[in-house]
Amino acid sequence: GELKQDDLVNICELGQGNGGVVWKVRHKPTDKIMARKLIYLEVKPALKSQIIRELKVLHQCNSPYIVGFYGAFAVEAQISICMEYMDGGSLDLILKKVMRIPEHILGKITVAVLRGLSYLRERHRIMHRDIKPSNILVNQQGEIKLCDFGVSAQLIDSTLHTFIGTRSYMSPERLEGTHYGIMSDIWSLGLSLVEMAVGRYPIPPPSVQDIDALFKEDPHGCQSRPEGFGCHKGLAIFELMEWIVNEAPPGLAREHFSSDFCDFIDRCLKKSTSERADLNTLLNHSFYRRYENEIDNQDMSNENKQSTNDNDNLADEQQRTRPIGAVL
Ligand SMILES: O=C(NOCCO)c1ccn2cncc2c1Nc1ccc(C2CC2)cc1F
Ligand SMILES: [Mg+2]
Repeated sequence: GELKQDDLVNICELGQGNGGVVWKVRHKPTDKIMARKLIYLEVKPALKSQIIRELKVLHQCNSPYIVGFYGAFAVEAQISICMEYMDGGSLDLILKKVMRIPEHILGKITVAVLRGLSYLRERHRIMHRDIKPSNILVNQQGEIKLCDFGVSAQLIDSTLHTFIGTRSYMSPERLEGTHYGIMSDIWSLGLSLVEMAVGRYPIPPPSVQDIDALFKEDPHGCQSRPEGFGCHKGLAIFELMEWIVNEAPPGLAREHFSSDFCDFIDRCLKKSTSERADLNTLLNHSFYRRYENEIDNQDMSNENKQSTNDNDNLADEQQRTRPIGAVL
């Protein structure tokens, strides 16, 4: 049935994004735990009901790589979007904890994101528009799913002037204001993967010394970052955007990452969309191919887990196939 405010009880706050706050809530009638995102919007009632109507399309968004949707409603100037609670959190928070995410896990993340983008494009004819680590969520079953994609055109329009983040994952063509599309999501994926591989937002690119320092004393990225590394005084947002448009794109240091991964990143971060790899090219890339089967086993084993109630093998099985859980 329809979700309504009085049926939701706040448990704790999960985070504040630009323009939205997310609460962990319990839905009393079903006792279900959900994540409730509240977006403050001062728009005319007609636009608000259009947004709610457009968000209801999310009931048809069913994919292992897309965060589940329970319902949306408006109370005064707040739009509420109730979705699946992902108990592993978002990759930006995981990155803060683990410093760097190992390549084999970035491979699984890549498979999930490319499959999520394909699903959104093939079945709903939409691009994501906001691919970045904080919009890729994981759970303790090791599932990796996308959220905060542009399903409601009116919500996008109504928030264009508000959601300005501190760092930009936007592609050069989007920053230049020219027409952009799915290829812009590919750029954002590439930039997000470099950030997660190296452990910091990759623009301006860290120096060779920074990178060597990172990998020399702690190849597994367990210790704290070298002092000059993490607190690198970032560029102001406009300087950052200028850098993305005018300077060479970032890449990965070949001595620290596989050539497949380096090549995959180079193809995602071509500044010109005509040179950048498209979704289908990436779905055939050796880096994707190397990890696509692993995630399938994981999905199947999760389904098997639902059917078997033998907890022992469940526990140790999850331990083996739960990549992000192991990282947490
Ligand atoms: O939340 C957002 N940006 O985050 C910035 C505010 O923290 C945005 C933006 C534009 N949008 C246009 N339509 C929807 C959204 C949308 N939210 C959203 C989208 C999909 C889901 C799926 C159920 C998983 C959940 C969502 F909350
Ligand atoms: Mg978000």
